Amino acid sequence: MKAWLTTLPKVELHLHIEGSLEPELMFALAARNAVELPYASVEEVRAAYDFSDLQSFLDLYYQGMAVLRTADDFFDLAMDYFRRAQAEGVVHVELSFDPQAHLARGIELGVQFEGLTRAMRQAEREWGLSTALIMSFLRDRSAAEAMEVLERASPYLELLDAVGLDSAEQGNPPGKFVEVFARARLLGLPRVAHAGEEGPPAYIREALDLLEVCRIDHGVRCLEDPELVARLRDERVPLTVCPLSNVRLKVVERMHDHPLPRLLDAGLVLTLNSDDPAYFGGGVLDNYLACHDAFGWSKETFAVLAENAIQAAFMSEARRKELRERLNACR
Ligand code: HPA
Ligand SMILES: [Zn+2]
Repeated sequence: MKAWLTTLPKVELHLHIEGSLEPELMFALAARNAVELPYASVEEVRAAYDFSDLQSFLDLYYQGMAVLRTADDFFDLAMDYFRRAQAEGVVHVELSFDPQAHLARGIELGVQFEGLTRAMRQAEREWGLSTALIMSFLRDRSAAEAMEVLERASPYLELLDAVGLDSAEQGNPPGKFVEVFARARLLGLPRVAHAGEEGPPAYIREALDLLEVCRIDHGVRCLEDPELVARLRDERVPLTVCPLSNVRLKVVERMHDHPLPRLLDAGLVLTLNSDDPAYFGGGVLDNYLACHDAFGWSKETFAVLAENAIQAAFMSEARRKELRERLNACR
């Protein structure tokens, strides 16, 4: 099954590129930029990744990304991930990034965009990997600041495929960003948002009704609201589920308790993703494999999930058709 899951053309829709920073690269960039790390070794970093909830992860996630300073750093970060992803059969990556976390450290938007988009172009040339870029707003910061970032990003809008919403969910409902997302809509940008990871089902409703998102990141808590589940099913709203992330952040206790089988039975449009692979114990393939181990799903079930991701992706129709054909050849 592992060989077959590796060859299956997999599309990743939910990846924080800063969350792909492996400890080895963290140390290399810290040395390059003379940034001091509170760890003596790579092993010590990995040992610190023992999270009790989303916030305990976010604290280390924001600390780790402090080694990113130049366009080359962002380039190396993304290339390091793309290399690993394509080697495990990922054919399209939608990477999100958190500009506010870098602006707060004095790293200009131009630096971030230059490094990331240079890596995206190179990955396409080198491996035929297609990519899309999602600029995420930090929901635990103000809506005014998010609006300012959106305005400052105006020279780079051509490089963006969508905007998103991430960081600490509880107490920061999607409705807080209604004006920012309305502005993004006016600018012609598709919208996605994290909702229903730690937050209640009402946040998923708000993301749909107030932010007019086309996908929900996580969304696993929808099961607490049967009417919402019916709506997500009827409107075919894709959920970008990240099972290993949910275990590591204690959204669920163990893989065997994960609601994925119930979400699948409910007829929802599900996709499997890695979220923050350097922190949560693996990439896209590992997430597929963990589902295989826990739920014993058939090849056809994985093919349906991979097909859902192709359908939900920001990609050209020509690329979608090509990937569908490659997927069907695996069936
Ligand atoms: O899993 C996550 N949830 C919310 N915000 C995030 N930012 C990086 N990863 C995450
Ligand atoms: Zn996420």
